[in-house]
Amino acid sequence: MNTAADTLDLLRGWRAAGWLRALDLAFAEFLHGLDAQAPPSLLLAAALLAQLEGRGHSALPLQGLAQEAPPLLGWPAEAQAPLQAALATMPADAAAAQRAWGGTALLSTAPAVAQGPDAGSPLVLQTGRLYLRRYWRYEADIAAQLRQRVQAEAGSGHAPDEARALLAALFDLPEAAAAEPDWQAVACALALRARLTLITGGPGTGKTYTAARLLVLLQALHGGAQPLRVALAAPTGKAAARLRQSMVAALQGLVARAAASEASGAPAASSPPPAPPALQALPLAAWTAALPPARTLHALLGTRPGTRRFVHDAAQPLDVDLLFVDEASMVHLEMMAALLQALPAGARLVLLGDRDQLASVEAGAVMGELCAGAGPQAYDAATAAWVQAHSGQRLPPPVVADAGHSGGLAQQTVVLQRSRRFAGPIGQLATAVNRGEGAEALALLRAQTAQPGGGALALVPAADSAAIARLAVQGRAAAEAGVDTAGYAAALQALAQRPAETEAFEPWVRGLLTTFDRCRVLCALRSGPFGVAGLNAAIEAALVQQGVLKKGGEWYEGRPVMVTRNEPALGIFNGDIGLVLAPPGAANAANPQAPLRAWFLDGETLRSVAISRLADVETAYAMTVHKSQGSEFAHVLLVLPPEDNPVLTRELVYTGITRARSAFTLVAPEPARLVTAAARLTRRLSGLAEAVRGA
Ligand SMILES: Nc1ncnc2c1ncn2[C@@H]1O[C@H](COP(=O)(O)OP(=O)(O)OP(=O)(O)O)[C@@H](O)[C@H]1O
Repeated sequence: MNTAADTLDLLRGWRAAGWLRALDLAFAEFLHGLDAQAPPSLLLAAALLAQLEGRGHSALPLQGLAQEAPPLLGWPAEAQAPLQAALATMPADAAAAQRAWGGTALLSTAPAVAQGPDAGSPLVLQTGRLYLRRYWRYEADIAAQLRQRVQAEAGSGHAPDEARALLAALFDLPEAAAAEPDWQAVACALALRARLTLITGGPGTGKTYTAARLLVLLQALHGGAQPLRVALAAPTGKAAARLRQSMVAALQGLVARAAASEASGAPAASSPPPAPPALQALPLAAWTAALPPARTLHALLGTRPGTRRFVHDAAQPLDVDLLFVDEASMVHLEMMAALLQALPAGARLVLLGDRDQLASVEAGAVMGELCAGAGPQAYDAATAAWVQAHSGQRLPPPVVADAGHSGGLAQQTVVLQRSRRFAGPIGQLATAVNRGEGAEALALLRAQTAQPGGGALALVPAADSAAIARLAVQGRAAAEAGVDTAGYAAALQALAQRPAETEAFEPWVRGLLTTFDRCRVLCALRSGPFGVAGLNAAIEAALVQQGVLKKGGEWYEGRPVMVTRNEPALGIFNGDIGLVLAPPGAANAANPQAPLRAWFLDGETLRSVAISRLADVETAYAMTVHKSQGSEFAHVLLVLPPEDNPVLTRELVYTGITRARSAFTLVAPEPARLVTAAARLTRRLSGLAEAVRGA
C-alpha cells in the first residue's frame, strides 16, 4: 500500500465490505482531493478517525493504535489481517507523525494551531492524537474553560464561620472526629471555592438533595439585594422535569422543617427535627417559589434552526448566576463546549450525574473524563483545609500533600456513594455489575429467581421475541409486597376507562402517562429479534391479541411514541415519550376517523401534538438503554441478545439496571452475556482528561 490510489482502493474495499461508512470513505477522498500529495497513511488514519468518531470517540491516539483500534472497531475476523497491515504503516507516535505528515497543509500541529485562526486545516495533531478539527476545538475549549472555572477562587468573600453554621443547619452533620465525613456537605463546601463543582453518584445517592441545599447555602451567603439568578437544565425534557421535581421536594422539606420549628417549641414525634435558627431566618419559601422551570440544554441555550450554533454563546451569555445541570453523563462534547461558552465567567456551574452510566451516543464521554481520578484519595491538603474551615468536616486520609495544577478538577469533584433509595437487591445487583463482578451479579439474579413466588430480581431465559413479548405484556409474579412487576397489560389498563366528560380527560391522560412508566423493555440492540424494532412489533401484536389494544394501521389509540429529533417549535425533544389518543370530545374506537394526537408530559404541563406533525417518532414499548437514560420505571426488563456484541458493556447493563425502581428482570437466553458485559468497560478515545489537567 504505497500510493494514495492504493490506499483509497483499500478503503473502498472496506466500504464495500460494510466495515467503513460511506462518510468515512468520502472524508478520505475529500482530503485527497484537497491535497493529492497527502501521505497515504494520513488518508487511512482520517478514514479510521471518521469511523471512530461515529462510535463516540473524539481522537485517534497514535501510540499503541495497533492494539487499541481493532477491539474498538469490532470488525469481523476476515478484516483483522488487512487492518493490522494497514495500521502497521501508520506513524507510531507524535514525533513520527510530525515527520511523516508534517509536510501537508491538511494537518495543523498544536500548539501553533491554538494560536492561529480557526479556519485552518481539517485535521489537527496534538499530544500524539489525531483529531478532526471540530472535536479538537471542542476539547480545547472545554479544557480551557474548566481550568479557568476551577482556578477562579470564588469563595474568598465568604466567611468560613457563616458557611459552617449554615451547613450545620442544612445537614445533620456527624461529629468532627467521625471517620467518614458527610460527603454531601463536603460537596457544598467545595462549591464555595470555585466556579465549578462536579457531584457524581449512583441513583438515590442524594445528588439533587445536595443541590437543593447548595442552592440555599449560596443564596444565603450571597446576601445581595436580589437573589442569585438560578437555572436548572438537563439533556432531556424528562430528566429536566425530574430535576425540578426533586429540587422542589427537597426545598419544601426544608420549608416544612423551618415552619414546624417556628410553630411549636416541642415538635411531635412524627414531625421533622426542629430547624436551627440559621435556617428559620431564611426566605426558603420565596426561593422555592422562584425556582425557574427546568429546561433541556437545547432550550436553555436556544436552538437556531438549520445551524449548529445557539442563541446564547460567548457574545450573548446566559443571564444566570448559578446553573445546575443534571444527568451530565449524557452531555456530549459539542454540547458541553457550547454550554461553557454561553456561561458567564462569574456564574457557578454545578454538574450532577453518574460517571458510571453510559456516555452519550455522540462523541465524548465528558462526565467520565472529568471525573477520572476523582475520589476521596485525590484531595490535597489545601482542599482538606478548605473543607474543614467551611464545613467542619474532616476529609479521611490519605490526603495528598499537593495535587498541584494537574489535580484541579479532582479537588472540585465529590463522589457520593451511599444510596438512600437502592439499598435492596436492585442496588446490590447494580453494585456488583459496576465492580465488574458479573458472576456475582448472575448468582444474585439466580437466587432471587429461585425464591418462591419471585422477588425484585429475576432471570428469564426467553429465547424468542414472542416469548419476550408475552412476558412484557403479562409482567411476572413477585411474592414480595410492594414489588411492582407489572407488564404492559396492567400499565395500559386505564386505556379502556376513557372518561365521557371533557373535564376528566386531562387527569385521565396524566394517569395513563404515569402508569405507562410502570413497565419498560430496554434493549442493547436496535435490530434483530432481540432489538428494539423486532420487540416493538412483537409486543404490539401480543397486546392486540390480548385485547388491550385495537390496532388499525401505524397510528392507533394507545400507541406509545418516542420523539427521535428535537422539534422546538412543537415543544418536544429527542427522547420525549408520549401516548397517542383521540382528543376529548372526539369519539374513539367507535369513530376511527377521529383526529389522533400524541400527548406528552413536559414537567407539570400536558402538551399534545397532532400526529400529522410528528415526522420523527418510533414506537416505544421497547427502547434502547441509551434512550432510557434520565428516566426511571417501576419494572425494567433488560433484554440481552444471545450472541456477544461489543455494545454489551458494563455501563450499558449498569444503566439498564439503575432505571428500575421496584423490579428488574434480565431477559437473556444466554445468561453468560451478563458476565461478559460486566467485564467489558467502555473505552472512549479522547484527549479531554489530559487537556483538562493541562498536560
Ligand atoms: N442526607 C440525606 N438525609 C436524608 N435523606 C436523604 C439524604 N440524601 C438524600 N436523601 C433522600 O434520598 C432520596 C434520593 O435523593 P436524591 O433524589 O437527591 O438522589 P439522586 O442522587 O438525585 O437520585 P437520581 O440520580 O435518581 O436523581 C430522596 O428521597 C432524598 O430525600
